Amino acid sequence: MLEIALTHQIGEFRLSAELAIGPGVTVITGPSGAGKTTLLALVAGLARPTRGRIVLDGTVLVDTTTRRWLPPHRRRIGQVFQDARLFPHLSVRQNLLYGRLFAGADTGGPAPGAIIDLLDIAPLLSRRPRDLSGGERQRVAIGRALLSAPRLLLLDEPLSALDPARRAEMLPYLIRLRDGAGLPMLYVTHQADELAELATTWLHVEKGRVLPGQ
Ligand SMILES: Nc1ncnc2c1ncn2[C@@H]1O[C@H](COP(=O)(O)OP(=O)(O)OP(=O)(O)O)[C@@H](O)[C@H]1O
Repeated sequence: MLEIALTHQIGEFRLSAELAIGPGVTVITGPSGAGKTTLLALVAGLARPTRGRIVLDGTVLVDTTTRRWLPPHRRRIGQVFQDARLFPHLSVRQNLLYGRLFAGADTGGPAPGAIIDLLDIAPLLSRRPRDLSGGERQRVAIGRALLSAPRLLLLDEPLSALDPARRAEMLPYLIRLRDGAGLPMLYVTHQADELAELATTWLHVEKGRVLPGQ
């Protein structure tokens, strides 16, 4: 469970959020500039809220009242962006193993073999990112995030660089992730109509306000 109660001011823009997010895939929609990426940045710890708190499964990530602050690398939150942001000089295998460095010492993280099977990336392991298609790159980026043993996965328009046919090909992997790994996900998109099968819950961000969606 992710509990968020905060306000965040950036110049003229103000984001206000008061919500609790449960398991499954929470799809976040809203117009450009509404505050979707800002909301994910606050959860990831890439920004500190002006006021408020965020709690993940009972762990306080930030609380401005008590001045509690957990830095991003200790939050166990995986992130996948529009561009895969793989290390170009590393092979797929090395990119995946990099994710493991962030798995907590207590868990050791998931077995790489299981993630590689889940995402169908075994044939790609010795390739460099430049030799992958856009969809393959995103699958590797998701694999790298999963190997860090996250408690929550943030996806910010992860498929928007792909054409509609490639996006449709990626959906079964995300559904497997939702059902198999049982990992809660926050998924920001401009292509909401394509995600009906994936979404568990909808949120809509409008001018800095986070509201129930669809
Ligand atoms: N560093 C910053 N300085 C000033 N304003 C900022 C900064 N970062 C974000 N903003 C503003 O905050 C608002 C929310 O931006 P955000 O990126 O969260 O929107 P978004 O909903 O993710 O948009 P998009 O769908 O276009 O990605 C925008 O008005 C943006 O201009």
